Amino acid sequence: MADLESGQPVNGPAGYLEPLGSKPLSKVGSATGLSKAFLSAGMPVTFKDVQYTVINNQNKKEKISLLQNVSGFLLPGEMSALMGPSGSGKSTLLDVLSGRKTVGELQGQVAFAGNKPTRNFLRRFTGYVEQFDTLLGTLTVEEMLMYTADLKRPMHQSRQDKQAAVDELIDVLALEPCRSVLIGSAMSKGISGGQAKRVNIGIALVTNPRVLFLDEPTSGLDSYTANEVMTVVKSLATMGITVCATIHSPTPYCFNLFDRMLLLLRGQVAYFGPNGKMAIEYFRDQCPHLEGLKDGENEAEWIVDLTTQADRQGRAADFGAAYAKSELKTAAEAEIERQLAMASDLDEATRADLAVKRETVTPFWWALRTLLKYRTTKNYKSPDYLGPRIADKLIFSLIIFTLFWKVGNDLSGNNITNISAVLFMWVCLPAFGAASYVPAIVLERPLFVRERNDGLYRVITYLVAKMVEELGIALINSIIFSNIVFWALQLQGSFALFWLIYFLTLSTGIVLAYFIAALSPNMDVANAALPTYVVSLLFFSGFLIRFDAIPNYWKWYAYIDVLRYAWGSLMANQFAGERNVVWVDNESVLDLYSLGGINMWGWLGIEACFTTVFFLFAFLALKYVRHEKR
Ligand SMILES: Nc1ncnc2c1ncn2[C@@H]1O[C@H](COP(=O)(O)OP(=O)(O)OP(=O)(O)O)[C@@H](O)[C@H]1O
Repeated sequence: MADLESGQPVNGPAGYLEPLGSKPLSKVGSATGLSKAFLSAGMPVTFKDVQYTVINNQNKKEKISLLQNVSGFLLPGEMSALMGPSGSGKSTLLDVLSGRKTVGELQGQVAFAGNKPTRNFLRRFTGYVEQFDTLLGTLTVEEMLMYTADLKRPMHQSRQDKQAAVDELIDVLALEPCRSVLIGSAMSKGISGGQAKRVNIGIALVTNPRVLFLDEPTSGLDSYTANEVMTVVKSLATMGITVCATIHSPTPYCFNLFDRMLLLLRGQVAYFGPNGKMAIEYFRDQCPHLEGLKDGENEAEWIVDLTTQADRQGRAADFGAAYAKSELKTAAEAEIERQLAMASDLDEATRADLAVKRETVTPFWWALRTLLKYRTTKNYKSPDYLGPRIADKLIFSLIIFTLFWKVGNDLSGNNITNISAVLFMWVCLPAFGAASYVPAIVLERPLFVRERNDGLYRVITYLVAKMVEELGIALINSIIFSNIVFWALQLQGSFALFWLIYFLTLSTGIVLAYFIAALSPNMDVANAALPTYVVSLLFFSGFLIRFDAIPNYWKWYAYIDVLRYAWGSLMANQFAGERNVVWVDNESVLDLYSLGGINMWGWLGIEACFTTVFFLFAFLALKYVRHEKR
């Protein structure tokens, strides 16, 4: 209580902008802050009259206001707390400030160094620690941090420097015991929840942000670890970064690390000003009828308790009104105007950062190399990953091998259906096998969204990395299984075309699966949509019903049926030249299937065009279709 009795004026502007930086940084553990490897200049964040409304998810016809006229600022060198009872709008405000909102209507102003931030600026220069962990389960803690450092630290920084930064983070975040432990997932246990939280904080720190947002950074941590973690975060603020964290029930030590506090009650500001004595005095004045702070009582808990109590009694609006009339508000408004006016008076570095054009630090090729280095090499060693991609092809090849043995060598009339059927199955199976590529997109979405928001890579880089990874396996699969089937069945014509069609159909399956996965909000929808589309293609491929027999009003679908080109090309290969024997009603095999005179290499080219188009669709869907609603 001693610091509450210093005689400083309360409710007034005096000391309003004074950070409480004189507090002891670390009384716990070995975490005494970070070295200059993490130095980055912060910048002020100013928000004025922010109003945020969303469609009420209880009643879609109604709009609900989650933030009302919220104004304030975050300063470089300070750590600010967003506090308030559960549901008061803390995470909403944090998302609004960090530009992470994807739904709702936003009014008012949010400015970084007086300027409206671009999406690229937010991706490049702000860090965000999510409440939920979005990590790569196949990497170890150290690999996860190195992976992020490789993508977000400048490419020219040496490996030793990146390793030193990661080592330092592992040390200060007390992650040494799990440095080489796999992160794991809900289904395969790896590191603990508290360790995952600290890895998430490490990820945000390793990127050297200018402004760092943290959503409930201490939830799930024991009080000792929470204190340690927040001490590290505070050291960043002391080095000049702007830090803002939502915090629910901080320990007294943690609470005292904060320089400034914004307390929300039902989306309204109930207090915005320095943390500490000014806040305590303010609430004591506001709530004279409530029990005051007792000796030794946690100040943060006392403030949250009394405002929650007032909220439950239906007096949230009174707090909002009292703050609106306070000198604190007047002082805040003056400071906000001053900060907004600084837009035209910035140093070169800040100006350049604000105008940044590239959304990532590293170029396409470097990010691609990093994704392949960390993700693909792990996947290629994982039976869980390889199994679904190889097993079906192996099983079906063996069935075809034993069932259709030497079928291709016999061009007698009663065998032609067998040949046509096995070629039809040969192009259908990769299309059905596409289902195994869907989870790679749908289940990984939260991680992809987080990493994209963090500016680690661009959508095209992610998609190309995924494609390269899948095509590597598809290439080997296609070479092995095409060889088994082509020679065992004694199929005729060009082996190169037979293999190319198979490889291309596998590739089309991959991009098609990515496209449908990117469009689908969840696995259920993707699992229903993909087979529906694939089965529709079977009908029009030319085998189940001859092209000539397709009613005119359905013919258009046959023209855009990728399987028709794949199967047609294989048929033309098999029955080329003198092998195009007369079959039924004096018509040759190819004429009967309306494939007479087609150019099999040309049709292969058309299939390649479909692959390209689906790739383009997958890219657009990944880039523009947003499933995250926050
Ligand atoms: N679309 C919506 N329709 C109705 N209510 C919504 C909608 N979106 C958010 N809310 C409500 O808005 C309020 C603010 O949510 P927010 O997550 O910002 O609260 P919070 O203060 O961070 O809470 P906590 O401390 O529990 O995380 C909550 O009561 C939430 O239920």
